[in-house]
Amino acid sequence: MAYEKELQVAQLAVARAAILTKAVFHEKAKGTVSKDDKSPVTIGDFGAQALIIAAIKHNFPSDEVVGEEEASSLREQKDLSSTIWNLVKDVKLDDPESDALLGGPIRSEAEMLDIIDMGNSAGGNKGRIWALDPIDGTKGFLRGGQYAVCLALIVDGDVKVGVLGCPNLPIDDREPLTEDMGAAASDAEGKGVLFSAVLGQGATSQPLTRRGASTDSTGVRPIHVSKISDVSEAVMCESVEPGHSSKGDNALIAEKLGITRKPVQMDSQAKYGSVARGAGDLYLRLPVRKDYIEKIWDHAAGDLIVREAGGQVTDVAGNRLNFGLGRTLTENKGVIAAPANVHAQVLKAVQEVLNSK
Ligand SMILES: Nc1ncnc2c1ncn2[C@@H]1O[C@H](COP(=O)(O)O)[C@@H](O)[C@H]1OP(=O)(O)O
Ligand SMILES: [Mg+2]
Repeated sequence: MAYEKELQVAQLAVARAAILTKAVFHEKAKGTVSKDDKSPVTIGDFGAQALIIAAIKHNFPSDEVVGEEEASSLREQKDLSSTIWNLVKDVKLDDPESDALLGGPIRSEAEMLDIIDMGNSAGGNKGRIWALDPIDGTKGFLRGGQYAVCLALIVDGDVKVGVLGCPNLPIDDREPLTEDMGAAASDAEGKGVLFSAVLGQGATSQPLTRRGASTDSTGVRPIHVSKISDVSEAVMCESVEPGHSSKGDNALIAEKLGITRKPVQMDSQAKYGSVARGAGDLYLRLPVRKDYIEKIWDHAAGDLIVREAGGQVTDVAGNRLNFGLGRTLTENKGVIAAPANVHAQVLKAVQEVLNSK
């Protein structure tokens, strides 16, 4: 199977980084990381980026990485850097064989900073480029709600492998979304899912934890978008943050489509995962600010996972997202993700609402 090793490395790297983010969250809860609201995000973000890039570079040394973070600010904040290092150096998967596949521990704090800076690729439509968002949905992460560790492999501009680790989504694909999905999730059993897709090979979900060589085949399920035929019954997913996606436009589109259910709000690419597994039906992201350009790491994995699960993903003009133009989606505005059979109908409603403004 094509991209088997890439998929395995991406899944394990995301799972290991997710363990770190959870450790940071628990430290925050205990008050031992910092009382400053933002620092848990910084610690989790940089730490997860270091762990994931280390795994990529160990297995595919000449691949490039487009990572959200770079370490220059961290080099000037010695205390923060050493806090991150103290967490990063101890993070392990629960199975040594899988850890070994990722290349074992990073050797020093200095090496960790250098690895973080390897996420500086300019992107583009040539060669093998990984797009990495170590913590997507930082507000959700701080709240104890939805966030995602996101990794995708783009080859010659086309997404080939996508993995999303969603520590606070239910494991069960059939668990319905609730309106308060984006609020604090309990840390109870039954949470934490890993979505994956390889181009042409379909999409899957599996429990995020207890992954390893010995348990590799357990719990992997194919996922599909919902079989909705009457779009008025759709469950729509949207951002929590009003600045990221227009709630007003979404409401008008819902009205046009006859949708009466309240949208489900959650942060991060967990929305793509929820649509891919059929828990939600639609994901709409309509621009609030005309000048905002979406970043490739915020969409690459989710785009492939939804398409491989039987969905279509376009911008508001109906074009596919173009990941081969650099670090940003310069040619696209907004996102519409929906099951293939209703996408055209949703797109039409989106365009009618936008054109009437
Ligand atoms: N004005 C904006 N419009 C759309 N997305 C934005 C905007 N500002 C920030 N974002 C990005 O939205 C993503 C989260 O989306 P969601 O609301 O779906 O959770 C973040 O990666 C964030 O990027 P950044 O991390 O650079 O601020
Ligand atoms: Mg993001």
